[in-house]
Amino acid sequence: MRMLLIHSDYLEYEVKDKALKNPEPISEEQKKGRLEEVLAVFMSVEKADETNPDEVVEKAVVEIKDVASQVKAGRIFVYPFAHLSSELAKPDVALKVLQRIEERLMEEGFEVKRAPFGYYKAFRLSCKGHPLAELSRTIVPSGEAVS
Ligand SMILES: NCC(=O)N[C@H]1[C@@H](O)[C@H](n2cnc3c(N)ncnc32)O[C@@H]1CO
Repeated sequence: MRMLLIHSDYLEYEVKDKALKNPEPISEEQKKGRLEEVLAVFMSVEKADETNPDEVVEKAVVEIKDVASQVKAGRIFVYPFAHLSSELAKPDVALKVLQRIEERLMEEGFEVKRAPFGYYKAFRLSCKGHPLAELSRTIVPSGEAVS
């Protein structure tokens, strides 16, 4: 899994069109979303993650918690983003991984939003620009090499 973490004044999105034949079903309310004072986490779930999705979820939560505590962010925006890797996991696995990360972050006490999966979306982001405001992390299941 590849993650791009951006500490932001706000992140807002608006669903534009389907990017998959069967995108995640969403309500009218989920077609737009916004959070202020948020750690935005753009995530590409990768093929290698399919060998142990549960482990990748836990490792991602550890990394996100670590960055959130460093930048003192209490809100997380989980954002599916298929542009950080050329070896993507198949959509059904990727969606489950992202849904589980959302659940686990809520269990850890964060306020969490997750952008809809399988859509083209317009988004606006205001990066805070401090030294820890732009970070990336790569997570692989044990026994997999980082490519
Ligand atoms: N920016 C717009 C967009 O990325 N849209 C992506 C994601 O929402 C989602 N998606 C599909 N596969 C994956 C994956 N392996 N990891 C993350 N998201 C995925 O499906 C869309 C088309 O690839």
